[in-house]
Amino acid sequence: MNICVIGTGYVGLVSGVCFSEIGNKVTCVDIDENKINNLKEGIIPIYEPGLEELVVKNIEAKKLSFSTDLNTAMENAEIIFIAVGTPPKENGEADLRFVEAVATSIGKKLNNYKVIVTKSTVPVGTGKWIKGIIEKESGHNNFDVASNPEFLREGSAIFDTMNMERAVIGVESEKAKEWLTKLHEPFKTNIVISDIETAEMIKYAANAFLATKISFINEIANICELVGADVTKVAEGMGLDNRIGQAFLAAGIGYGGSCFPKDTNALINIAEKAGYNLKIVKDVEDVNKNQRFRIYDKVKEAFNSDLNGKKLAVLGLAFKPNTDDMRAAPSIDIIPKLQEEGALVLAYDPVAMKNAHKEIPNLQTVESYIEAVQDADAVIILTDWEEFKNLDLITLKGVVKQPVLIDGRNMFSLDDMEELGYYYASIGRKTVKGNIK
Ligand SMILES: NC(=O)C1=CN([C@@H]2O[C@H](COP(=O)(O)OP(=O)(O)OC[C@H]3O[C@@H](n4cnc5c(N)ncnc54)[C@H](O)[C@@H]3O)[C@@H](O)[C@H]2O)C=CC1
Ligand SMILES: O=C(O)[C@H]1O[C@H](OP(=O)(O)OP(=O)(O)OC[C@H]2O[C@@H](n3ccc(=O)[nH]c3=O)[C@H](O)[C@@H]2O)[C@H](O)[C@@H](O)[C@@H]1O
Repeated sequence: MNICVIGTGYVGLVSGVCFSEIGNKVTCVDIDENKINNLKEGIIPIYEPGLEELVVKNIEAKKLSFSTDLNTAMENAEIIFIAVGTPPKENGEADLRFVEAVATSIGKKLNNYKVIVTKSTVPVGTGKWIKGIIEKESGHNNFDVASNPEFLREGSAIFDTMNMERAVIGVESEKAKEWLTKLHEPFKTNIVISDIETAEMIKYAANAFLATKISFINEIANICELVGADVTKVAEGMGLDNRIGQAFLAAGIGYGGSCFPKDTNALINIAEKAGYNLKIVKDVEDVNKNQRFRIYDKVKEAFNSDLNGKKLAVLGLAFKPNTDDMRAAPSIDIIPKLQEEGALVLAYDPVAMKNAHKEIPNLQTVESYIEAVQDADAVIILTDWEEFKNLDLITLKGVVKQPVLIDGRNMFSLDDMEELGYYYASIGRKTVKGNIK
């Protein structure tokens, strides 16, 4: 099929390249000229494992192209995907101005039947609203709108798309259902067909539920610390029950990223507008906001509240591993708090440092973890990168000033840390006291 994808962020780019990989002809459109020029050369604006190779392969196979010219890109397309950003407004509501601009542009040009699909995460009712805009601009209704929300995760976006567990297709016509089902057949996945409003709701409900699992286990972690239990074992014991499942029960410093914080707030706003008080999700957000500061409390506790002049090595800045995305990363809030206390923070992240400098004023970074930890009073882990999982703890102990490790991601075993003589504080587990001065 001929596909046009509008917006080349994570979602537009990954879904565009994956649609081309399964045999379609895809044009990805963006208003950012620089981005498009780079993409034409196979230069990828984000760090995402496997993406560059797949983009280059599909450009060479002439199945994938990039353009700033929506009119031409639309001309031969049967299906148009809208994949622009829907950032949060001040009150939590999703800002639909980019979606509105795209719908208006599509409407101005639309002259034959196409299916126009929203891939961006949008409030319930947006599909119908888009339909109204396009009808008004085009002066006809020879098109269908549909919803096909995206469930990929950053850092494993290609895998998640090529191996999707389900495709949700919200439609109001047989033709749109037929075309979108056909498009998804090569993914050999479960297909959930619904009306448009239901599809829009599925996306928010899924993200809010995953966020709930994280805040739930973080609250259990906080109780574990008070009563002397180990949250990693609690999560294992709970998660082996199929009805609960192991996934998303890793306690830590809470969720960040461009979606969970934004989408939970947007859902609260959708509920409010509908006259409903969404109590659970409000608390999920509240718990998450506080959870990141527990790491700050643990650093202070290690030094009897005196961080003045302490050299702290922060390992990991991105909101999760395998991405350079800094949106709503816990490090943005944690590092300035440590600096306010007079600590000298030296940070290292395998790929996110460039973006981190835009988000964290006065951030000092170094090019390797070993430079960061040299003579450090404490090492603080904020992102669970594989590189940190494989840290040689004996070498580390030899280069730091004192063996203090504060771990926001529960990466090491308490027994190992005890044996190596570290002071080791993590989340929802007992603190190994070691013998620091
Ligand atoms: N980032 C992620 O992992 C996921 C994001 N989503 C949702 O997908 C949507 C897109 O997210 P991202 O890809 O992260 O967004 P992004 O903000 O990184 O990228 C959006 C792109 O759209 C372009 N754009 C804006 N206005 C345009 C216009 N009028 N015409 C053409 N291009 C235009 C921008 O230049 C930018 O390149 C959001 O609604 C998000 O909630 C859903 C699942 C996963
Ligand atoms: O709508 C979206 O944008 C996407 O949001 C999330 O994907 P993403 O934000 O890329 O990353 P996740 O792997 O879900 O992690 C989100 C945050 O939760 C944290 N997390 C995750 C799992 C866990 O057990 N504990 C935990 O603290 C991570 O560290 C990270 O900060 C969802 O997992 C995707 O399905 C969805 O498509």
